[in-house]
Formats: sequence, structure tokens, C-alpha cells
Amino acid sequence: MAVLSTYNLSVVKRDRLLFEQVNISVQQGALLYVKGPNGAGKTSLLRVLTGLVAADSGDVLFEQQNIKECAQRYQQQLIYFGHKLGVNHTLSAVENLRFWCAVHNVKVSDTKIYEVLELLGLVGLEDVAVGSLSAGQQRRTALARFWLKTESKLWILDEPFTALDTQGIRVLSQKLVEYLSQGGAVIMTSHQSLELDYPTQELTLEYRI
Ligand SMILES: Nc1ncnc2c1ncn2[C@@H]1O[C@H](COP(=O)(O)OP(=O)(O)OP(=O)(O)O)[C@@H](O)[C@H]1O
Repeated sequence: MAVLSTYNLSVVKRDRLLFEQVNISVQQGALLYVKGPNGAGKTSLLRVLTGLVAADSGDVLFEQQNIKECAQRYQQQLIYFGHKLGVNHTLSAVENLRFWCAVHNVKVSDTKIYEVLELLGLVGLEDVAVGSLSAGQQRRTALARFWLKTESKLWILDEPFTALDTQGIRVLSQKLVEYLSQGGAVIMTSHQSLELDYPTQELTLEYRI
């Protein structure tokens, strides 16, 4: 059974048809790589897939049920990583992650949060206000969610490698492959060429005038 599928999705922005009749089916353990030039509609598609924005036509199905009818169950099983990190700049990395875990009903100890931040190269910065961290360190803080929320069936990631250095890209790539190998499904965009040691499905959106 597909984890996520769409039926004839179309989205229009400012009178421009970004895409139409998009039909995808992402199974457990599958990676869908959404490609296309700037402005083609990749972020718009991902936001529709998360349920944050409605499509102009078509449906999004989570395990064959329309996401409008299973919104709560869907949100419990989804991690969305968008352009906006959703971190509070006045709170520290630890405080941000404690808050995110509480909101998402993820039960973790502080010890686990510190362990994950160490893995992500943030030792000594755990208690510093996130607004004082570098762009890559802020993204690493937000990426920690993927190590903390262990039960999820789908990750939707918009440009997750942006601002990460080589080591950060390697750590995240390993995590993605581990998650996929354990049956997770991933839909992602990236302007960097994907160098994951994992089979990839591709969807290319063209820029339409
Ligand atoms: N809320 C909105 N209101 C009006 N137009 C929008 C809105 N969101 C996106 N657009 C327009 O839709 C088009 C596609 O934007 P989108 O962010 O989906 O592209 P993208 O393929 O993700 O681009 P990039 O590679 O630059 O991130 C752009 O021309 C953008 O201006």
C-alpha cells in the first residue's frame, strides 16, 4: 500500500498553472526526489502534500485515505522540514527541541536531546540562543527532530541540505538512508545533486509560463 499518493493534483498561483495532473505513489521505503528549476512549483507541491495548503484540484491520500479525512493521524506520522525552520530564536537548541517534542507528543529525555545535538556537532552550543547560531547550526538544530521522533511513516523535506557543510550533509544522508532502509518514505527537493546510496524515484516539474 502506498504511504502517500496523489490523484490529478493541480496548483495555480497568481494565474499561473504551476503543475497539473500530478499523480504520484510513494511506497514504504521509497525516496521520491522532486526536481525542477526555481519557481517551478516544488515547494508549492510539497506544501500541498503536507496538507498545509489546498490544491486547486485533485486529492492527496495517506495510506489510501484523503488527508482531509485523516488529518490528525496523518500529522502524527509526518515530519515536514520546510524552508522556514520553525525554531524560536530567543530559545536555546535544547529548549526548542523540548518544545517541539511536547507539541508533537514525542516523549524524550534531556539526555537524548543532548546526545542528538552532540551527533549533530552542536556540543557546547546546546544552551545558546538559536538566533546566535550560524545558519548551518540553526538548521542542524531543526534537523535534530529526525533523530528524536522515531515513529513516523513519512518525511517531506524541502531543500534539507541547504547551508549544511560536508560533514552535515554526510550525517543527514546517512540518517535518510537508515530511515528508508527501515521502511520510512521520503519526498524531498534539493538543488544539490543527490548522492544518496539508495534507489531514487524522480518527479521533474518544468517551469511553465
Ligand atoms: N502564496 C503564494 N502566493 C502567490 N504566489 C506564490 C505563492 N507561493 C508560491 N507562489 C509562486 O509560485 C511559484 C512557484 O513557487 P515555489 O516556491 O513552489 O517554487 P520552487 O520550485 O519551490 O522554487 P525554488 O527552487 O526557487 O525554491 C513562484 O513563482 C512563486 O512566486
